[in-house]
Amino acid sequence: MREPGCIAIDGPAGAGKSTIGEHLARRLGYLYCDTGAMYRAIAWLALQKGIDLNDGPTLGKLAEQNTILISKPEIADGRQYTVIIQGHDITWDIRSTQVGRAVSPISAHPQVRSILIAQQRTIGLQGHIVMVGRDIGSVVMPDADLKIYLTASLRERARRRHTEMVERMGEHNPALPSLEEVMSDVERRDNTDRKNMQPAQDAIIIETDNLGIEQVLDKICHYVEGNR
Ligand SMILES: Nc1ncnc2c1ncn2[C@@H]1O[C@H](COP(=O)(O)OP(=O)(O)OP(=O)(O)O)[C@@H](O)[C@H]1O
Ligand SMILES: Nc1ccn([C@@H]2O[C@H](COP(=O)(O)O)[C@@H](O)[C@H]2O)c(=O)n1
Repeated sequence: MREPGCIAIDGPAGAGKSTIGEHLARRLGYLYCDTGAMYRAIAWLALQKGIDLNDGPTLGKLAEQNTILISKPEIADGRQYTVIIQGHDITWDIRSTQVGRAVSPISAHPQVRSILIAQQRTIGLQGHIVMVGRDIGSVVMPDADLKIYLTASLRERARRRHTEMVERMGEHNPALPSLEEVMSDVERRDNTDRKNMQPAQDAIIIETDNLGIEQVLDKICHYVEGNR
């Protein structure tokens, strides 16, 4: 009987990767690693330092010279984990609209990707881990034992993200973006991420438009069982 050492969950923004990844890791007693948080941490730092988003070499150096620490949540404020860079707890800052808009162009630079991919591979090789991102099954952990590619229509992914914002910010908050604004942000991100977001050839593709969180989890657990 073989335990999958690494389960890769990839897919576009709002497909449910982090929700499903965290639940799955908890069910299996595995580590959980959200690689998007690493790209977001570099984007946050680049914005702080006013670095040009088109300057791949400088952004690559920024990634190389700054350690991103991702640890257990400790603070009970709804976070999945704590992210620290240069001594700052940026767990919530990396979820801002500004970081959301800067992260895709920054992640598109090969100089940034090569640094973060190497770090992610080191994390993944520890085993007994669920890793979520865009290119885990295709590039970071091509030998992952199970590769899932979660997806849903643009409208459904934007709807989910918008619902989450309404819950967090309140329905009448003037800063709350409209569903259409959320949808164009998600679409812009899809377009920039596309090149680095192809499902691995051996990935199992799960369309989640008509599946709830529990149903998606059950489906994946079925494949995990099949792998044992
Ligand atoms: N199958 C599902 N059905 C309904 N809602 C879902 C489903 N999966 C996730 N959600 C909800 O959709 C929202 C987005 O999910 P999540 O943050 O996990 O997506 P993601 O793929 O990690 O996105 P991103 O790449 O932008 O971080 C969350 O509010 C989550 O609760
Ligand atoms: N493996 C990955 C993970 C993420 N990215 C880039 O980071 C952005 C933010 O990711 P989220 O999962 O937090 O939405 C994403 O839009 C990608 O640009 C990546 O390139 N590879």
